[in-house]
Amino acid sequence: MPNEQLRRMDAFTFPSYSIDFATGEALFDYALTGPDGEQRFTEVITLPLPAEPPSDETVATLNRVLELLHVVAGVSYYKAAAPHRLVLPTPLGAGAVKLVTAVYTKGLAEYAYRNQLPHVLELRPEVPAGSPEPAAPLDTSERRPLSTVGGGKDSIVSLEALRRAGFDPVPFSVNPNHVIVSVNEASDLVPLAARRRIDPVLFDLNAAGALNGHIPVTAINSLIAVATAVLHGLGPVVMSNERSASDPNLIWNGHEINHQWSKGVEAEGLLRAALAEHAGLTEPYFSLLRSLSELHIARLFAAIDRYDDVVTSCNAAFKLRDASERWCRNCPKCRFVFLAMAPFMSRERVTHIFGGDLLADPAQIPGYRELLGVDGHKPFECVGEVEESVVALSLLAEQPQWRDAPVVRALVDAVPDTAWSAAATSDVFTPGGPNHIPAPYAKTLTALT
Ligand SMILES: CC(=O)N[C@H]1[C@@H](OP(=O)(O)OP(=O)(O)OC[C@H]2O[C@@H](n3ccc(=O)[nH]c3=O)[C@H](O)[C@@H]2O)O[C@H](CO)[C@@H](O)[C@@H]1O[C@H](C)C(=O)N[C@@H](C)C(=O)N[C@@H](CCC(=O)O)C(=O)O
Ligand SMILES: Nc1ncnc2c1ncn2[C@@H]1O[C@H](COP(=O)(O)OP(=O)(O)OP(=O)(O)O)[C@@H](O)[C@H]1O
Repeated sequence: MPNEQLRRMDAFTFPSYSIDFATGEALFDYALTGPDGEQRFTEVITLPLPAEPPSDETVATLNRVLELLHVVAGVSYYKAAAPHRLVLPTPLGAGAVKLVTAVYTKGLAEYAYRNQLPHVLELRPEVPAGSPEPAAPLDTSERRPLSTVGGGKDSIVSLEALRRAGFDPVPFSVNPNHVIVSVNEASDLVPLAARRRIDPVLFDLNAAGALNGHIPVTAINSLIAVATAVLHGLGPVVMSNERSASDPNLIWNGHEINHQWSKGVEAEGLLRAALAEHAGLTEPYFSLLRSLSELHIARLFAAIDRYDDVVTSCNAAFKLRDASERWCRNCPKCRFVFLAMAPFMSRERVTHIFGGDLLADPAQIPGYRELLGVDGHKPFECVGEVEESVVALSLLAEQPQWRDAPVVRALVDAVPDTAWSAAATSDVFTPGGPNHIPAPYAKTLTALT
């Protein structure tokens, strides 16, 4: 479909969804509609099947989770045209409507900012009249947790903490790539995996110049994880989203623009409330690392060495096409994670993990200046706060193995006095902020220390 026609699309709709319990394959249909006709899409999500066929009770709860997933996963296709109307398929309760509204506005905020589409931030879904049937309550809170694995340090910290605290976690990923497969192998735990196939028509439209940009992928992966937990009779989905994921990158037109919005605590609360209301689930989903800074998580990771040959946090390794083998060593996330791990490891160990020493390479200085708040704003990537970077630098400046590294020397000179003073009184190692960790899991992280 030519781009001019896409730009005239005025509504996004959700024609249908279905699931086949013989294969685990769920089909989610979407349509962009306008005066020139419609553009249809189908996303295919394949859930792993349990050994026994699901009970009627399980199927009923699963369908409720899939109804939410159907609506949330539509963001990928909505963004190809950004029409002014978002027309939901069925009546939803207030909690579910809040979640959907936030996913399409706050979750697409970076996309709206980069494409200069302010109306996206004001989008309000059209909800069919009526109320959904109340969901049958289902309390799975005491069953084995499903712990998501993204291949990076954060999910490894959670997985190991859960295991050492005796929770017997099941690792779970969507479209596990070679990094995730290797992390799961290193864990010696038996994982579950779901498949997600974005409609290839979207890639054709992207290649032809359709609107494109960042989407709240964690909201989608989270609902796929909850659907899998329900289908397998498992307990809470445990995420590894940190405190700083809730902090915006910048403010635009009075709106917070946060690359990591769907990893933040607001999204976590909205998802929990929608799942309780629409699917009847008690304690379906929480982040175990919510109270911790990235630097604190890096310190916990340093105490675990069984994943050193496989751990990879670099997003370039997760591209659908042309993925890097492991760390690309030239992006904000590689720079930040190296800086965060270095104070807590030998120089040999961190260089081994990354396949190179970023603090020995002066070409990294401009990128590090951004992370330290000396230039520009916080990069649109999953990186910690400026304060965390300054604290990490201050720790490195005191260590004989690091203080003469060229990048450390240049950065120590570049950071202003005000930043050093803030770092000196920083609370980056004090857990804090709101979290949704259920009481039985409250002491889990102490198993690592
Ligand atoms: C790996 C990555 O960073 N991808 C972002 C990148 O996409 P790119 O075109 O370079 O490559 P692909 O990921 O292979 O995607 C191809 C196109 O497919 C569309 N698409 C992809 C996934 C999806 O769920 N929906 C989609 O519509 C999209 O049109 C792609 O062009 O740039 C894109 C545009 O800015 C980003 O949307 C891609 O981000 C992925 C969705 C992704 O998985 N990113 C995570 C690594 C990520 O950024 N995670 C954040 C958490 C954000 C959150 O709130 O959940 C983080 O860790 O901070
Ligand atoms: N493919 C995936 N399938 C399921 N969950 C995922 C996937 N990728 C990431 N996640 C989960 O999403 C959350 C955010 O991912 P993120 O990439 O920040 O974490 P990570 O890979 O554990 O660590 P790091 O921040 O070091 O990359 C984590 O809970 C992670 O487990």
